[in-house]
Amino acid sequence: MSVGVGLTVLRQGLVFGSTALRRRMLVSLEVNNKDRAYEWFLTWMAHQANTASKTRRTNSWLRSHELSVETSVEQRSNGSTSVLFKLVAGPGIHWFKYQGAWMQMKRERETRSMQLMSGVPWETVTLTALSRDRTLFPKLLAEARDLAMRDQEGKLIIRTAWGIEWKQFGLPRRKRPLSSVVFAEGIAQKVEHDIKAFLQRRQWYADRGIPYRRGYLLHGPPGSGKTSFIQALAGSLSYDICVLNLSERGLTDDKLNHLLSNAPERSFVLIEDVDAAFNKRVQTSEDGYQSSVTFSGFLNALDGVASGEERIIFMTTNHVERLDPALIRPGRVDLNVLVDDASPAQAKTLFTQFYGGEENTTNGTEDEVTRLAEQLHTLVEREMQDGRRISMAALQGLFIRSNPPEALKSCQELFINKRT
Ligand SMILES: Nc1ncnc2c1ncn2[C@@H]1O[C@H](COP(=O)(O)OP(=O)(O)OP(=O)(O)O)[C@@H](O)[C@H]1O
Repeated sequence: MSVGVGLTVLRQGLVFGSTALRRRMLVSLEVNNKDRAYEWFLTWMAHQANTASKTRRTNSWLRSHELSVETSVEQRSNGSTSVLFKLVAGPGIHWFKYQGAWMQMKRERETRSMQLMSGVPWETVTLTALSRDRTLFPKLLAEARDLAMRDQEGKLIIRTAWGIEWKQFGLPRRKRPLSSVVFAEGIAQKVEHDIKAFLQRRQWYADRGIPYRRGYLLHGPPGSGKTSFIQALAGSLSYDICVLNLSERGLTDDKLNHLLSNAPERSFVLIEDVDAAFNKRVQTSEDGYQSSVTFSGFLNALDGVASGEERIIFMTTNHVERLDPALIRPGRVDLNVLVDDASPAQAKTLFTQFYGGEENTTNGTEDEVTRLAEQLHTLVEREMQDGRRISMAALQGLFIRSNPPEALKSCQELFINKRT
């Protein structure tokens, strides 16, 4: 009997001891894929493995047998693309060392249930550190976040709607300089000035109980630079862009409302071709599909519930006259600007930006470029008086494939063709 009692005491002692040891020596942290830290952490791990294999360190988790691949397409500055593979820790258990402490990483995927709206399986990563230092996790996560931010520095992130969530679309893109989008005099400055003033007045809005949001409508013919300008402006203010397609299948009033109310911070919501979405208040796509977003639902979503959250919406259209007055009333659209076809001055500036500058020695002398730019100015001016216009996108197309004299000649031919 005493042996039995002794064994029971011993067993309980062991259980108690191991629990106490686990409490004192192990710290655990759970991160699920709803949290932004989840992606950051996996990327951080992939980065660790990369540097470990380069320096031939032995504790790389890459020796583990459960790997996953994440494929992405990167666009280079010359327009070509390359496909990149990133090896990340797959579902299973992995070990690695961080600041001298061993860590266990357990990645689990829930295969039976999916996230309701996006259809992505739930995933969790549980990190267990063999250490009493509770500051290890915050340090690790901060490192992962900084790595992700460094990766995005100087880049523009585009997001699209995935169910009720915003997901990054492609890799971060190089920012486009604002000066590379040439607008008629004063237009770009007007929008830029307005948005900067808005961003400085958060408190002013809060004090008066006015919802802190601003809506912009850029309208004008195709290829005048509306989208390019919005992207360049976002880049210059270090904002991201969330592109919303109102004709998307499965988008309902509720989802739209949720998306607009939950756009990530520091981002513009961009809704292109709003006229196409709500022509005659019913939304129909080319193949006859009728979206379940209603016009009144859209207006409600634009108004949103009164909240202190900042919201900046940009809309574009080629046909402002088709828009319902309810959509463009102040409060929904606060600044309405026309972005037109090329004016003589815009054509000249674009020409000089393309061919001018010391680096463009192959394009003839600076003087010749100036003389040709002046001739282009005169040409566009004369044609404009006769009611013929050319878009900035068309000019860009001509400039990309020719040298300065050829570009001017092609431009003359283009106008001649417009006469017939
Ligand atoms: N004002 C401009 N300055 C410089 N480049 C321009 C300008 N307008 C158009 N472009 C060039 O033309 C192409 C198309 O421009 P963009 O898509 O921004 O036009 P858009 O007005 O948004 O057209 P759409 O109304 O058809 O959507 C881009 O590659 C852009 O570089």
